[in-house]
Amino acid sequence: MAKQEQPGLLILEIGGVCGVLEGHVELLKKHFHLITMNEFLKNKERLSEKIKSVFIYADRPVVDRELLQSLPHLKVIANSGVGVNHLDLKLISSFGVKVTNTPHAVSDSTADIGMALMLASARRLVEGCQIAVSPQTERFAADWLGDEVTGATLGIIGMGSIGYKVAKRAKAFEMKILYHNRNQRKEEEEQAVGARYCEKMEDLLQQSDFVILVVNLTPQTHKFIGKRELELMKPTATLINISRGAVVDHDALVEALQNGIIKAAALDVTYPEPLPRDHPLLKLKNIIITPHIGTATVQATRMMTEEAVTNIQAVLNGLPIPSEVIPQ
Ligand SMILES: O=CC(=O)O
Repeated sequence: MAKQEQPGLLILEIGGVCGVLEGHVELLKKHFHLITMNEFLKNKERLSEKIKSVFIYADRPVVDRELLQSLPHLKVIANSGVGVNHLDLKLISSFGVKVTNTPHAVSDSTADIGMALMLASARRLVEGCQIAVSPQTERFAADWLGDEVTGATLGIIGMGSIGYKVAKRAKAFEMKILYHNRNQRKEEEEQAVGARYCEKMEDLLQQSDFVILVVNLTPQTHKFIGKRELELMKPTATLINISRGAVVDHDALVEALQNGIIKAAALDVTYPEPLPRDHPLLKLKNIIITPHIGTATVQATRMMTEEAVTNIQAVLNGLPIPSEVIPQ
């Protein structure tokens, strides 16, 4: 019997380097015949008919009309990661192509980064490390104090799967939990972690010691936190962003941090990424910035690849799709 040909999976590359971790290539190869972007571009005529799925690792490669037009049998674009703001969902859907993402794989690692940023900011961990390694410092000054998160109020904006994981962790830290969700109240989650729903985001902003952003970036959440929202926060409060940089108006944030409107910020995401070296946010002392490492763990990246494979197979076999992203 002739060996059944595996479906072709086009891997989008970043800057000429394969965007998928080497270890995961093996996993993908078990299920698909892999075609890199370079290979595809060199053999477009021969390969375009064979490709049914595209795999995207991280949020950089562009899927445009030209690419979509060159893949007549494309059925699915599998995004490895949860955020799909880099994809034009309406355009892709107009080609009859489905988009999938990996919300389950990323939720623990991203919630961990949110907690890590909150604790690092509250306890001045980065400054502490600098003091410890500085040849000038023998001991830290007696008035060099951080804040405890125990008993503090955490406001979670966006109670999706990552927001809920943050809430569970915050409960273990004995924090008071408020949340705001633009779409719907989550009563089950509320009860499980003892969170209080704030119908108006303003209430959450006014009452929280830490505000964490866990919303998707959409046209509605672009610059969701601006001057007005920052001014509603307590001057002792910290803003943490683990969603997408563009959810926060960076100019307003610089102003708020410079003028003591809020106490501090801790960002895993910025706009753009990375920030230009002369960006004013990089000059401030009351900020911690990490380079979008929410899902950068061995476990999450492996699960993202596995979740993407499951999604692709479901689409190709006409089965229910575990994580389909529907254009709004
Ligand atoms: O940023 C990470 C993701 O979108 O999963």
